[in-house]
Amino acid sequence: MQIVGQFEGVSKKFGGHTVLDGISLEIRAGEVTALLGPNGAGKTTTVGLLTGRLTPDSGKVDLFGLDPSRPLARARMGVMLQSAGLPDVLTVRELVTLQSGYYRRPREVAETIAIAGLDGLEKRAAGKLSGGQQRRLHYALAICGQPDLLVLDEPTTGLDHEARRRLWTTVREEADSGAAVLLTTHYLEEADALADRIVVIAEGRIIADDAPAGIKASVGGSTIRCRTMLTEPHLAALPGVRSVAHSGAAATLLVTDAATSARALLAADLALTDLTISAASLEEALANLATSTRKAA
Ligand SMILES: Nc1ncnc2c1ncn2[C@@H]1O[C@H](COP(=O)(O)OP(=O)(O)OP(=O)(O)O)[C@@H](O)[C@H]1O
Repeated sequence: MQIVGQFEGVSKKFGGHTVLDGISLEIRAGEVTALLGPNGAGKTTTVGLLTGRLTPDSGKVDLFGLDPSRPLARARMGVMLQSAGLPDVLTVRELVTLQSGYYRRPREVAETIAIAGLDGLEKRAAGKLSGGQQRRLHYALAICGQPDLLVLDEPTTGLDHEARRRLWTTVREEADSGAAVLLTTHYLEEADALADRIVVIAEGRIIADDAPAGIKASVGGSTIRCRTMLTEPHLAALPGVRSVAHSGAAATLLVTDAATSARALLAADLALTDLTISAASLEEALANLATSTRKAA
C-alpha cells in the first residue's frame, strides 16, 4: 500500500515539555487511520506536524515525499481542524466554491454539498448555520478538492447520531476510493467502526498500532460481569484475570480465558448472580493497554 505520510523518530517539545517522544508512523493510501489517546496526549500536535503547521524538533516528517509545508504537498491535502473560523457573511455555496478554486481537480460544488449533507442550505450564510451544520461545512471544505490525504481532527464532535453515522459513511467512501485518511477522535465506537488502523498515543509515545480487532485481541479475550461478594483482591487472584473493576457488588473482570476464569469464579462464590460473558470491548482493551504501559514505565 502506498505511503502518503511518514513520521520517523519525531519529537516535539513545547516550552521544555516533551509532547511527542520519537514517534514513527506511516499513513497509507486507502486506509483510515484513527489516532486515539487521552486529552493532551499529542494527537493535534501529530496532525499539526503532518499538515506542515508545526515543525519537528528532531526526526523527520514526509508528506507525499516532500516537506509538509511545501505547497505541492499541501495542494493534495484536505484538512478539517477542531476549531477554524469561517467568514460569517459568505454562504455555504460561496465558501465551497471559493475553497474548490484552490484545488486542481475539485469536485462539482453541488456534489460536495450533497456529500457533506448540506443540501438545502446552499444559500445560508455560514454565521447562521447551527454548530452541527458548521462542522459539516468544514467537512465539505476538506473534501471539495478530492484530496489524496484527508486529515480530520475530531470531525464528529458536536454532531448528532445520524449526522455522525452519515459522516462515517462518506469518510469510508473517501478511503475506498484511494484517499489516505487520518482522523483523531475521542469516540472509541467511531475508531472501531471506521478505522482500518488504530494508533494509540500516550505520554508522547505510540503504545499500539494495529487493526481494531488486533488491539482487542492483543490484550486478550473476554469480559465477565457479575454480582459477587468476593473482594477485589480475591477476584484479581483468580486464574486468567487481568484486571478487575468493582463497584458495590457489581464486578467487571477482563480475562484471557473466559471458561477458566468463570469456573473458578463460580467455585469461589456459590451465591454469585447475574453472570454475563462478552468479548472485550475496545474501551476495555485500551484501558488495559494504558495500565500495562504505565506499569512497564
Ligand atoms: N502551541 C503550544 N504551545 C504550548 N503547548 C502546547 C501547544 N500546543 C499543544 N501544547 C501542549 O501539548 C500537549 C499536547 O497537546 P495536543 O493538542 O497535541 O493534545 P491532544 O492529544 O490533541 O489533546 P485533546 O484530546 O485534548 O485535543 C498538551 O499538553 C498541550 O497543552
